[in-house]
Amino acid sequence: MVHHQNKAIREGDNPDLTAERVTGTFDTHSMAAQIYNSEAHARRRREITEIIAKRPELHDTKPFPFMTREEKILESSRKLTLITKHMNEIIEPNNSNEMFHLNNEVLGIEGHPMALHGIMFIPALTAQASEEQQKKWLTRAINREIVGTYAQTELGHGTNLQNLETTATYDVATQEFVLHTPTITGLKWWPGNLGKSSNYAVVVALMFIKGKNYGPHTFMVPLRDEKTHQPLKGITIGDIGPKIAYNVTDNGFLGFDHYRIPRTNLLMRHTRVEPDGTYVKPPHAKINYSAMVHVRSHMITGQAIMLSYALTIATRYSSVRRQGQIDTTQPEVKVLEYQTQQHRLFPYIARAYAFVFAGAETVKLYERVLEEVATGNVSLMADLHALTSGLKSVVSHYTAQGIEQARMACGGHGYSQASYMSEIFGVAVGGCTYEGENMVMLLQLARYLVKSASLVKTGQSSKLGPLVAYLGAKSDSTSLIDRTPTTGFAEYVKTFQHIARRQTLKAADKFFGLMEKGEKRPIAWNKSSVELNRASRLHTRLYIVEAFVRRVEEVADPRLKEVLTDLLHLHVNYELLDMSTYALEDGFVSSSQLDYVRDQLYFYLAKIRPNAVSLVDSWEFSDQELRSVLGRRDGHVYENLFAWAKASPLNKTDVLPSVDKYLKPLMESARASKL
Ligand SMILES: CCCCCCCCCCCCCCCCCCCCCCCC(=O)SCCNC(=O)CCNC(=O)[C@H](O)C(C)(C)COP(=O)(O)OP(=O)(O)OC[C@H]1O[C@@H](n2cnc3c(N)ncnc32)[C@H](O)[C@@H]1OP(=O)(O)O
Ligand SMILES: Cc1cc2nc3c(=O)[nH]c(=O)nc-3n(C[C@H](O)[C@H](O)[C@H](O)COP(=O)(O)OP(=O)(O)OC[C@H]3O[C@@H](n4cnc5c(N)ncnc54)[C@H](O)[C@@H]3O)c2cc1C
Repeated sequence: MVHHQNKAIREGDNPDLTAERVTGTFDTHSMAAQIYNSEAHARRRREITEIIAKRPELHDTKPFPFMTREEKILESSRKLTLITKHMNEIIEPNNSNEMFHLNNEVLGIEGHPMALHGIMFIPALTAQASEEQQKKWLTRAINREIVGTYAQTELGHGTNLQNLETTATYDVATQEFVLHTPTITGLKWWPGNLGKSSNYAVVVALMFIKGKNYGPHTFMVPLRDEKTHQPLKGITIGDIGPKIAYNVTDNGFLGFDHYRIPRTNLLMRHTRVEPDGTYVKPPHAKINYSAMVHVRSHMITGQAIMLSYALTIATRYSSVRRQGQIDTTQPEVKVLEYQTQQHRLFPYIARAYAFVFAGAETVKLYERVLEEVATGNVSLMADLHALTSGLKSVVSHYTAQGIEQARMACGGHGYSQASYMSEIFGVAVGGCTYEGENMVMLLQLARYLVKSASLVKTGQSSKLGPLVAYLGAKSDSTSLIDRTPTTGFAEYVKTFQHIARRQTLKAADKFFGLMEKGEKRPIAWNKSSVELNRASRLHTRLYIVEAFVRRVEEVADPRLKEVLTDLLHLHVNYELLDMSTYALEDGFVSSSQLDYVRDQLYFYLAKIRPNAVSLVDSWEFSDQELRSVLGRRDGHVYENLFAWAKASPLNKTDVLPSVDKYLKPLMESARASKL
């Protein structure tokens, strides 16, 4: 038996797809170890996939697009119950990476009744509950004796947390907090799994003690009777209705009518309220925002995965779809031969790799900050907040764009739900909004950049942190791309640094200049905000390039290093062309240098072409996880599209009741009127 570098090859597959896999120059298992940041985890993912493949009770009973929302929730609850029961046979206990993979395989991306329980409820209790509170609630939450969510956003306010309307007023006499929703706009609105599934929530409310507003604080709140699941007295609760996607999750609304909870339900790891109402403030004002930072840190990887779902589907399909000729004397070509198709897909393949490498660094920093904060050291919180605010915005934005490009690259069949592209897009694009609307989060990063710019302008560059140290460096007068005999990544990084530095200092100048002219700070900020957000994007894109360079430098396997270097070349050239306005406007890069960049881009599109399928196969998504007829590993697309269409509920009968009831009489009366 021949051992191929691409481990997805099987006998009986579509020969066009096999031919693509045979040309792959690197071992896809080794590449998976790069993607998932560890050989052990990549292997465990495969093992989990194999276990699931052998257990039909964990498979979808029919394609999701053929189910109603109610059916999907029922089906998802069935599978959730099974995986909970058999968890220890499938994954290592408490291994969140393995749990994440198990979820994606069995439950998929449309959510499930305990999605927010794992993503936010447990992280909020872990980071914000005192040890005593953890003994009471965390163990029960981990054992799934209770199901919880994170209820912060309201009908009227999601971004501006200081103006939430839900209040938690301390009653010294009874040592209770009274939760109250004063208006319709104060209803909690959006929290995942609040609508129907959760019986507890970590609720964010403005805390009032003796008439003083202490701002948003987090409280552990029982919502439903643990036995009957009926809403408790004083609670109004329900589902907010269908969304663009993610409909297996019951995002909900919640109102409180003077609802009382004990004082000790305020999460008190960092903040305390004593029985007499004395407030003990936390070591950092935003320490209770930790559950949001948790999701922002992890969603970089989550977004990269969803982008790669779409790219896997489109790249495989483009290798089996033949349409038109390039050389008219030759047969029809795979659509992947077209340079336009490569240009549509390959730069996003490079971005997906770049995002997952940046995501791994972010999680590492997050874990470090979590440990430090637990010991009272909050010094890195601002850096983590700035980094994750920028990354969640930039990565979710390009992920959504990339998925849409991948859908269009599949032509008409991309528009069918058989491709699963619309759901992948719908779930991923939610990431542009949840955990902080992208513009708002870019502005959070901009605050950090403006402070850094001010250090540069006042001669204090030595105080700049490592993420922004480049702001204090001096630029070359022009870019050295194509001006040195061996243009390498260093010239590109210096060019991106120049672009980000110039934009940051320019935007900061605009802001400070407006204030010098007498504008109040918030007005000056608003008038500079488009320029400030441009700086935030450029800074974040620089970070992503640097994370990619760092990873490629670490790779030892020469075959992997070569293909990752090709991808990095593609990435830096594509990025530079995409931001060429910034590079050209001060003459740092000339138009002849951009011609070189363009040539390099086309060169690397062609160089990557034989590895394209192996690059997407390396993500090692099973068919069950992808849920796409177009993206099937075996490439047998057409016969399965036909089978999929035949299984459509509309095809259960030849004549629909609507035809009997309306169309037939309509046609009959039209015919009769002609007589
Ligand atoms: C392996 C584990 C797996 C886990 C996976 C999880 C990822 C899932 C992805 C997986 C993909 C798979 C497919 C399925 C995907 C579907 C998942 C769906 C999950 C949905 C969950 C969504 C949940 C939510 O949306 S919860 C609600 C989120 N809401 C927000 O984000 C609100 C945004 N607003 C804010 O954050 C604030 O209001 C803010 C920051 C804009 C302003 O805050 P505030 O008014 O209090 O601040 P100011 O007084 O203005 O002061 C600003 C000042 O504070 C600093 N600061 C702010 N925040 C922080 C912070 N967090 N840390 C440190 N510092 C902070 C800020 O920098 C300013 O400082 P200055 O010095 O003054 O500049
Ligand atoms: C799929 C999904 C799941 C969610 N899950 C949860 C959950 O589990 N728990 C929870 O509590 N919430 C959840 N949310 C809510 C989510 O966190 C908020 O919708 C999000 O934070 C955005 O807030 P908003 O809706 O108030 O947007 P808005 O702030 O109303 O945004 C509207 C527009 O105003 C702009 N804008 C607002 N403020 C500013 C500003 N200061 N400067 C410049 N522009 C501004 C925005 O950029 C945007 O263009 C979820 C949302 C979605 C879509």
